[in-house]
Amino acid sequence: SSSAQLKSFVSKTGSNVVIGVDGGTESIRACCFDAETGAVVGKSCASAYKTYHPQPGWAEQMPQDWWENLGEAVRGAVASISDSDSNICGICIDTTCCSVVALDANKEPLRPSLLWMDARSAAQTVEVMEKCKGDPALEVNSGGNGPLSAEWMTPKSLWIRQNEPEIWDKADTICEYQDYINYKMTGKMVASSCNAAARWHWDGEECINESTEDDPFPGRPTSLYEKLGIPELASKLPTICLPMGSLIGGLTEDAAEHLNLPVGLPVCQGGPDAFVGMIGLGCIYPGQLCLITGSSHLHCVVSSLPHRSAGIWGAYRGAPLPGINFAEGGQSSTGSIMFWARKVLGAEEVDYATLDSEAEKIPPGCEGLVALETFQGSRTPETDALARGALLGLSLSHTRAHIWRAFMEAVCYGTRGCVEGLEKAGHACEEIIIAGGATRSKLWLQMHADVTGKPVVVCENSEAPLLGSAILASYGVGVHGCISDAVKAMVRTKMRVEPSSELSPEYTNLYNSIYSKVGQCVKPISHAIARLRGGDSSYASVSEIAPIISPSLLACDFANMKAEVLRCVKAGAPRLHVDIFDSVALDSPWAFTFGPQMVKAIRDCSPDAILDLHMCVYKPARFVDAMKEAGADRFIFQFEAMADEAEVLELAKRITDAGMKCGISINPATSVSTLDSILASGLISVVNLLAVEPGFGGQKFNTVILVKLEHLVQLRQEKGYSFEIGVDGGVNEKTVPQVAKADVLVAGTYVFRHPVSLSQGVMDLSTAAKSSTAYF
Ligand SMILES: O=C(CO)[C@H](O)[C@H](O)COP(=O)(O)O
Repeated sequence: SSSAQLKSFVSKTGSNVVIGVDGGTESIRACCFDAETGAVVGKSCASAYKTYHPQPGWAEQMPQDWWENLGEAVRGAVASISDSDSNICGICIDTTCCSVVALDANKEPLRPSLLWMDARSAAQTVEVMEKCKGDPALEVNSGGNGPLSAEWMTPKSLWIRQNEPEIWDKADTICEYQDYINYKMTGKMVASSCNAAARWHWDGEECINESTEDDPFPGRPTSLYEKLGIPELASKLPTICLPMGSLIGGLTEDAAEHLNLPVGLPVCQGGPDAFVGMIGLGCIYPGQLCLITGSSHLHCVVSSLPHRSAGIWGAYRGAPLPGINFAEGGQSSTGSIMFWARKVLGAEEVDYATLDSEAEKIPPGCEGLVALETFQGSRTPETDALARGALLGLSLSHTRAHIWRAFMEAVCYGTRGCVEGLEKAGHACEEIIIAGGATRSKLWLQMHADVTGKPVVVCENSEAPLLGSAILASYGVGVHGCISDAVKAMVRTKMRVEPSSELSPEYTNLYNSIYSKVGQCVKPISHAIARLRGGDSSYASVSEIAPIISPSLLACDFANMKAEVLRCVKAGAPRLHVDIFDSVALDSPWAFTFGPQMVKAIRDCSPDAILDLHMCVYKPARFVDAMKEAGADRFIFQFEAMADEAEVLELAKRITDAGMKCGISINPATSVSTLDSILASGLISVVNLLAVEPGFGGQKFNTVILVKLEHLVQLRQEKGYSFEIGVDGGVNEKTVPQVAKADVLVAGTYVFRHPVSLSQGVMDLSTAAKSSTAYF
């Protein structure tokens, strides 16, 4: 059917209706809209499908169910239209994004779909980052720093290839929910450029071009597929890619019967539910940020330029629509915290409005109470799966209302952090268009405006994805000449909340002086707690901890100690490693470094860092009290300098009694099994594996420690020990991937002599470590 034939479904005289469909995680919903005005002209009808969890972390749905449930929802929505003269002229569907399907040559599903939330491909995300480091296609993941999400198309495809080779071989097509359902309606297999740009590593502007002999796969990341050994993926994925709002084709006879709609009815291209929701909120102009609030907050800012940088996902070129780009930020726990707080405050019988009205009487800053909203880790601007929530400044005068308000404020501060992160990356944000649960609280809406300093806009229609689909259909069939005209005609603003001129500066002050500092201060403690609990994070699909990089001051410029310590602080290094050598334990006059006075001086210029002392000295017990007084946090003694096990245990007890953590450092030649009974004592919090002979920096990394590292990791797991493992010496960009399983990496020469800066050195090591662990 030609474009003209398809558009002929639009009546010149009668009232035209479009069907918007939203294929969500739990169910699929359909609703009819006036194609001119966007007014709802019937009921929204939902039909629920099942999700199967065959293994922990896996989530599957049956593509056949999507089709059956689509029929039920659409038939219900159409039957609910009261005006019998209505002329249905088009349909458009959005779906969950990256619910991946493998189809045979007849386009029949070969296996259940790997639902978007399915985390089985976590190991493949690491493989992609490792094998494809530097590939331009990966820049959309935090400027190339990753991590990559197991939700996305590439790791899921790779999982199928590696784990179900027979399915892979039989698969004529790999696609997703969106493409499968459009195929079932039209008989045409086409991808949506929004899904492809945001989740497939495709270039959203290029991929909509027709393939040519010279460029058979325009905008596709063929070099990425080659590096992964799956070049065939380029031809298994749909070879035609259309932007949202394009006409795909008309309903086939079977589809028309199934949906109870006319044969040939135009089907227009949709895309991911969240990003079609952006269109339903009218968020299509650079400078607009769409804030979807629910149990979490998702921030999508429309940008005129596709800047990319660390801590940001995107910007995705040509998405959601050609000519624009968008970048994402996110907070993992927001509405879920308010739900949780109501429960733990014993206020389940009290409605949210009452809790809000109590909180409204409390001044900004909650009279000294501040909370952190990173209960489930931090997504952006800093990705930290081990971040946790906090409530600081509690006093006996604080009430339920203070706590309620503190959590509301914490979520808004977190939003400000994400917005600032996006702005720093070059994505200006002038107004926030908000949807979801937070719009139900007047107080919270105003607080979002006051804390971020941006106007917050609420739209009339709260079903943004459904309306977004209707807008795309309406444009696709030609009722509106362009998407921005359709948006102008079909999206209506309900209210615009301006930041208060009085409260906004007050919040800026609180944000800068308190909130923005709390996260960094609490971070080492949160990490330690997470580690004690096994490093678990409920939003991380596979959570291994990215090691902390601890600069070793042995490599610094001794004549400028203060400036060197401040360089480490500026680099955000949460720890400093101080080598205390007395030229006796290590028999060399040059292995003679610092005493307690220097430790105190270092402490004075880095009050927040954790100070680890590597004590390679004769009779270390003599130094315990002095080093504690000087400000040390960990006292890591050298095992080979001790006379026997009794001395070791006595010293360990003395260190812990003095209020420091006790660590033990071993030479490359010392085997881990000699520590068995010492570790069983429970007194040891840190095991430092020296990868060089102690005494001097700049030596070559000794790979003998790799087996010892494995051994220690296993031992810790088997026996349920909670000590940290450090690797010390010869750590650089090349050796890091081999020791990324450690908790702390001590690096001197590499970071202090880094050609760009110490910060860059720390960042390089951290990135190299993260990309070699299953971090996200
Ligand atoms: O403990 C050490 C030597 O005993 C140093 O901390 C270690 O060598 C780190 O320095 P570099 O990164 O230069 O190898």
